[in-house]
Amino acid sequence: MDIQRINSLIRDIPDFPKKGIMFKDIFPLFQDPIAVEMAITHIVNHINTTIDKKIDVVVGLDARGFLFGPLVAMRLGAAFAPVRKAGKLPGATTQVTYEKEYGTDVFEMQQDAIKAGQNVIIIDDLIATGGSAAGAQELVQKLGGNVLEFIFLIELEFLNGKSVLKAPIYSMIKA
Ligand SMILES: O=P(O)(O)OC[C@H]1O[C@H](OP(=O)(O)OP(=O)(O)O)[C@H](O)[C@@H]1O
Ligand SMILES: Nc1ncnc2[nH]cnc12
Repeated sequence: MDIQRINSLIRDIPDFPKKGIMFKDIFPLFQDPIAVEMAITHIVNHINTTIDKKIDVVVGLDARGFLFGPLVAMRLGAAFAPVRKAGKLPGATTQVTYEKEYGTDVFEMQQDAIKAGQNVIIIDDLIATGGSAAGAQELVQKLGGNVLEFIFLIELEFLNGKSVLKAPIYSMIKA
């Protein structure tokens, strides 16, 4: 039921941002605060029942991962740290270049966002090619973090069978 309600609030926009891309728009979900609460509870329950280690840091990916990451982190009693597109973060940063469904980009984290040995989960709205998630994993590992899991609200169907990540993936909705 919850998943159906969440799913019904994700809108398909054809040919955005380029012809041939079926864009999954999550913003209608945020018009329904109860559905947002359901989505966060679903994710937190999944984490609490499948991961037996203390999660130190929830890492959210720029920009839509910022909608879910802090809410999940607060419920877990964990820190939140952003992975941002290049040039947005002050102070000492570390970078990686990655490929995504519609182009190449550069991700950055502040070097003090994660301490060596900390347990991290990575969260985003959606996984398509897995390029963003793989870039974020590389970045967290460069900072000495230990990636326990990836959390996505949506997994695009064409990814099935393509192993781009060496860690478990949790996704609520197969698009
Ligand atoms: O699995 P991938 O092929 O890497 O694609 C998934 C990524 O693409 C989208 O973000 P986008 O880079 O469009 O940025 P935005 O959140 O700022 O719109 C989405 O929020 C993921 O981060
Ligand atoms: N099809 C898609 N819809 C929404 N965000 C995306 N990011 C990458 N591919 C996407």
